[in-house]
Amino acid sequence: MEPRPAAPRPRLCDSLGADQTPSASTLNAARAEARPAGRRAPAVAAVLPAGGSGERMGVPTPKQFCPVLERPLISYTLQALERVCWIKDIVVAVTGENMEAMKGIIQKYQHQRISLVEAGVTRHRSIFNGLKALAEDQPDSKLSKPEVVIIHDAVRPFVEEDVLLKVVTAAKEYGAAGAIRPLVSTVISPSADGCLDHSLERARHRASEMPQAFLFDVIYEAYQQCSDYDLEFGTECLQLALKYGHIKAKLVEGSPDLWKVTYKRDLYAAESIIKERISQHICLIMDTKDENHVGHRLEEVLKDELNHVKVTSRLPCHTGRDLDQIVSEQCYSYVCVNVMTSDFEEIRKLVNMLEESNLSILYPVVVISVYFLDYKSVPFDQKMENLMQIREYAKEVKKRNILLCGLLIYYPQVFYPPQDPSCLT
Ligand SMILES: Nc1ccn([C@@H]2O[C@H](COP(=O)(O)OP(=O)(O)OP(=O)(O)O)[C@@H](O)[C@H]2O)c(=O)n1
Ligand SMILES: O=C(CO)[C@H](O)[C@H](O)COP(=O)(O)O
Repeated sequence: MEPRPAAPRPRLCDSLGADQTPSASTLNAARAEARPAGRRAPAVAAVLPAGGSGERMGVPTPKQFCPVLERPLISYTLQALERVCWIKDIVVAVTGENMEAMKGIIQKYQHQRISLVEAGVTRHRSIFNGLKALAEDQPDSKLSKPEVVIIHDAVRPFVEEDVLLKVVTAAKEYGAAGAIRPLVSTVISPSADGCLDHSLERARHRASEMPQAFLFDVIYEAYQQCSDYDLEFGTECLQLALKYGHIKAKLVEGSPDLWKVTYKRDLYAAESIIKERISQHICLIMDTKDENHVGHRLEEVLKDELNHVKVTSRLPCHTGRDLDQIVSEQCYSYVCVNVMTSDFEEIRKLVNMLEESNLSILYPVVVISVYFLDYKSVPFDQKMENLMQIREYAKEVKKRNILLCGLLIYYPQVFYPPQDPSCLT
């Protein structure tokens, strides 16, 4: 069992400040090769502050460790970053008391390229500790200084590669960049007596979100120069780059899903988004190219009936080659149409590949194997006997969180193709 994250101590009682050296423990030495972002590929690392107490969430467990579909929230954010192969190191700032819990999460969900540092008593101090671990002046650090550093909150799980690429590319050009969103509510400034002093024109202002990216030297020097007041009360890294590095950050429009999980209701929203994403991609693996075959009607039916669902078709021989891509797209639903064969070797191959991909560690993967058998050419008893084995196999793979279901469509070829394709659903 993974150690339970400890309820936080009061923020200001936390013992580690910005002036203390964080110790980086590299949990996985495997580093991805940096891939070009823009014309020349900068070395990119990420710092994730994850040392907060989540007071606004109002639950004892810090929100980054709260389960969403039985998996800690931070694990989704790590997965979103590690999917981006050009981010070579991910430094996570965690409080000492949650260090073991964090290591347990990294092991359980097989996160890669993660180093842990001690968090500070404020978000800025946690980020500073992460940057120190990446700076070259750390004698015992296994990390190397990146050209560009991404800063991203551990509690913003839905960050996509495109926005990361945009902020990194802009940071390389401008020195700093950050994601923004239109304001939902108008920002007003109250006076000391609790009355309206003035309000801001909503259309002229933006909400600053994450991710943000910086030339490493710009943000590291800003943190080195900034005051205790900044470290204690500041909430905006872009402001530090402006105040201490005279860098005007480029602002990049982000997606609505970049919001920060803050209140309890946000956990429910996160859960719904994850469920929606999982259910919206079906991979159809078809062992025939015959466009007239009823199997292809199934593809048409799926595409027509589920028009919000992405349906990807593959031939089995392409499955291996394309699986990495399908897996990286988080496809959890597979329909395999078997016309040419009634054995389930192809299904075994697919299940093996899914197991190796570790996709099913996170949620159940559903595989529906559909067999079309022409009763004239195939002796029923013999084929049923073969196919009954799928039951035993399904029991076996269920233990590994793969839900396999066999569907036999035994049809007389004379009626083929069926007039009403809905009989397939
Ligand atoms: N001392 C701190 C405080 C915050 N954070 C991190 O900064 C991110 C954004 O901060 P926020 O949403 O304010 O988190 P909390 O401080 O945990 O929340 P709250 O303000 O409700 O207590 C979170 O990933 C949080 O874990 C951090 O690393 N170290
Ligand atoms: O949205 C942000 C942009 O900088 C930060 O995540 C936010 O300001 C953090 O502040 P706090 O820790 O006070 O919630």
